[in-house]
Amino acid sequence: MDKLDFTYVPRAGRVVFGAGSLAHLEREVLALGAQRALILSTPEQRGAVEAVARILGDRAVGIFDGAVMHVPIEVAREAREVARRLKADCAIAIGGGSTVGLGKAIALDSDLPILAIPTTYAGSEMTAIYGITEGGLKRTGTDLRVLPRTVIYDPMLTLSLPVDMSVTSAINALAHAAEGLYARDVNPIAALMAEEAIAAIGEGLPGIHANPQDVDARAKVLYGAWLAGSVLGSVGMALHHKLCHTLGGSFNLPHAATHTIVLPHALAYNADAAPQAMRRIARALKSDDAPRAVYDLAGKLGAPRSLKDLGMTLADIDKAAEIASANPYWNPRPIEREAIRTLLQNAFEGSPPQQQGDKP
Ligand SMILES: NC(=O)C1=CN([C@@H]2O[C@H](COP(=O)(O)OP(=O)(O)OC[C@H]3O[C@@H](n4cnc5c(N)ncnc54)[C@H](O)[C@@H]3O)[C@@H](O)[C@H]2O)C=CC1
Ligand SMILES: O=C(O)/C=C\C(=O)CC(=O)O
Repeated sequence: MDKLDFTYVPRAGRVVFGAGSLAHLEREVLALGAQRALILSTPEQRGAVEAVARILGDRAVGIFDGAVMHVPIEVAREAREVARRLKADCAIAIGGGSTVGLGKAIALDSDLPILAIPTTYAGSEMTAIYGITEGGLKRTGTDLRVLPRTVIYDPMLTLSLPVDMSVTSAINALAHAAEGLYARDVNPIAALMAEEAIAAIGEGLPGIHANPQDVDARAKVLYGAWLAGSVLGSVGMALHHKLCHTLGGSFNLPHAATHTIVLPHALAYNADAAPQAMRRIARALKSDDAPRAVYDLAGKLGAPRSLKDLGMTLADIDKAAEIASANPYWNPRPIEREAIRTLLQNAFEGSPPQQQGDKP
């Protein structure tokens, strides 16, 4: 065990977990002291969300279905205005990280309590981190006002998430846990949750891949996503998240798929500097090589492996290396511009992760 020397700040809302737990929605809205809920969704999930609105009857005062990836400020402003006009006293975000992110943008401006009902594995519902995009730039920040007060995790709502998105979304969650293990401010509770998260995701994902309607496998991965989101919410992000934010924000690459491709390479970059974290990641994935275990898990489940398959061009690599090295997040290994370029080149090609001592 590492030297015990840490600060631990619990940051959590109320969590209701279980297949069928959506049935408790009205009880949970009332527990917030709310009577007028505005429901948020993406346009694609409007149909599913209307069914949820019916559970609440008159307590659902409207549906705003404009959530899109990375929370454009114009959409946030429109949703805030709808919430004000309808005199909403809570917002219910049903969907993935984009919808939860829209809820956070409303809460940031209004203190409206958020009840989140995640339908992907992104984990945003457990963090006080928000992101808003303005003039082509994504600004992220942390504010406790945006942390959802209540989260209902119902695995039944994830059955419709296509397998390819389920795989990449769960590896987005796995990335929160993996980087949490070597965060500067990691603590024993976060580390326990991180290792358990990685194990649950590693065990559950093959079941979803084999049968997307397997409720037990869905529940296991959602449980892992809850823990992983809690880790992201309680410790700092490092190189991997910085690279993904650069690639998503400046090159418009899809969020979860980018996480899936970059993670093995970011772990390999940090392997020598964070041996204890690597041992825990490997142990959770029943392997002896953490970067390789993540690379193989993604490959076995048919996930994309190369950034060029997501539309990145060779010419983008230098620019991405430049941006990612300019204002780095804290990282266990110092950020070396040439080594970051090599990491990105490997992720671009989809080659296996290369550790410091490996021959190219
Ligand atoms: N602030 C934070 O702590 C975090 C924020 N994020 C943010 O979340 C966003 C990405 O969120 P994701 O969940 O990856 O994707 P998403 O929320 O954009 O959803 C992707 C697509 O899947 C659809 N979808 C969601 N659940 C579905 C289901 N069960 N069945 C069928 N379709 C479904 C959505 O309608 C959407 O069209 C990014 O903007 C990212 O930055 C992600 C993780 C943590
Ligand atoms: O953009 C945000 O909302 C902030 C954090 C994340 O997206 C976390 C992640 O990279 O999955």
